[in-house]
Amino acid sequence: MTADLFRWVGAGVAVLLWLGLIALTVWRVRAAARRAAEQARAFAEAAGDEAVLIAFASQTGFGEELAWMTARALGDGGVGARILPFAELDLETLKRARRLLVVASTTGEGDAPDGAARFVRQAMGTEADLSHLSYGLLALGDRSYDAFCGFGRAVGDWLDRCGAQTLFDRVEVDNGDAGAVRHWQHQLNLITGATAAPDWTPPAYDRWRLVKRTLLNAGSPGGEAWHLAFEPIDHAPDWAAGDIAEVGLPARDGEQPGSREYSVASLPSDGRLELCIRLMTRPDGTPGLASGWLTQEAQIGQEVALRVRANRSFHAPPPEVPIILIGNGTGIAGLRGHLKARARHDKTGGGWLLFGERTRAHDAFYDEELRAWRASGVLTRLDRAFSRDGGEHRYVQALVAEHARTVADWVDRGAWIYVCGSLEGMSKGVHAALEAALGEDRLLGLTEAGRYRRDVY
Ligand SMILES: Cc1cc2nc3c(=O)[nH]c(=O)nc-3n(C[C@H](O)[C@H](O)[C@H](O)COP(=O)(O)O)c2cc1C
Repeated sequence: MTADLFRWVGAGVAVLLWLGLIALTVWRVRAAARRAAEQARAFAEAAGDEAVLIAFASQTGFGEELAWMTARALGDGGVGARILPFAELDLETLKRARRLLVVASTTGEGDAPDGAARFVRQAMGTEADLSHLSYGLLALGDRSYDAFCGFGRAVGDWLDRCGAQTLFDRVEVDNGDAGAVRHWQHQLNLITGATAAPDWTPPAYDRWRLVKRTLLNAGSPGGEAWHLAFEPIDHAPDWAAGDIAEVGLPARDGEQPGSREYSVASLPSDGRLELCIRLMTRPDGTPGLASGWLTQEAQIGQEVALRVRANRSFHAPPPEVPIILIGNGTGIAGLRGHLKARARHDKTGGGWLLFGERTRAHDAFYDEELRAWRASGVLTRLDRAFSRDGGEHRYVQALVAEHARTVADWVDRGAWIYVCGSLEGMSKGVHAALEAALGEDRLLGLTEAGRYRRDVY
């Protein structure tokens, strides 16, 4: 009897502690949202109804950065601006606005960024009367994809169908093209009456030094995967797990080949910025421009131009939230940053890594580290699928399918899901497996609530 009583009291205390933890988490997330809203309101100061509404949909942070630069350019030119992510945009807000600037990136195969999922479903499924609204559109994309600027164009077409007027022709940016971005700045100048535009591009790179490079998968049947480490030269960088590094490539034959983006695999407290890069080969067998230079040509000790871009849509939840990390190949980079961040807390809500690669013998990237995290409890679960270890080819999505019930349990307990790695080979399969495990509506609900986040390429 007494033992029973103790058990009941113990269970009661555990439940109360758990509820307290959830309340604290919700409070923290709301506090962060409040801070962002306050920052946004600062831009709308004294703007009144004439404020230009800037709405952005960004998957990996470039569009978000341009949206904030747009807000600053308008503010500097004396025009009030209010900035909103698509996740917080609705028809009522559009009906009240008179001037709208949209910055819309495309992801997947012509798809909307995850944060815009609710707007697409709720608003773009209807045809509202927006004939009072004038808008300008900056669509970000990449011509190497079939549906170039697919989402930006869909937003523009929808606004046209709703009767909105265009302030100027759509500006479409191919792979960060500086000329198109300058054209957008020029259009902003016409709104503010300013004559000069500060140079937004090319990005101001910081100076880093390549200090270490190790092959992660010697003997693998797959392409070489390299771990690279860089130290800052004359600056004290700051970034968060989930952020992206833009590496400026050296000029070749007088041509500037631009930059390449990689998920950052370390934290500022490591003192180094670490990347995990696959050596790509072109159809003729020669090494890819950026990956070839970084993994083969650049010398240890050499200076490299690099800057870190905030990728808010892949930032971590508070540590007490359980986290499911899913990825393949060099996608381990973006997930490793999150695990390192969690390892800095005494207590977390638990973490589960599902990872896929080719062979256990050669491709168990960061194996020692992962095992140590599993032993210390940073990882509560670790499941890996190796597709070339004989038998049927099993990829990471098969792990999701196999553990569908447990995935659903974790989500019931409040887990957030993070996916990092290849779009084609992995994220579509993982998405389908998650849909099967949780149901289409539930997964959409998680996307809209920011609990399903992707950094895929
Ligand atoms: C996984 C992935 C899928 C993409 N799909 C498309 C696409 O279908 N059409 C397109 O024009 N651009 C596509 N892009 C290019 C992005 O739109 C472009 O890089 C953009 O600058 C990203 O902006 P963001 O950082 O605001 O998300 C894709 C990029 C990634 C990483």
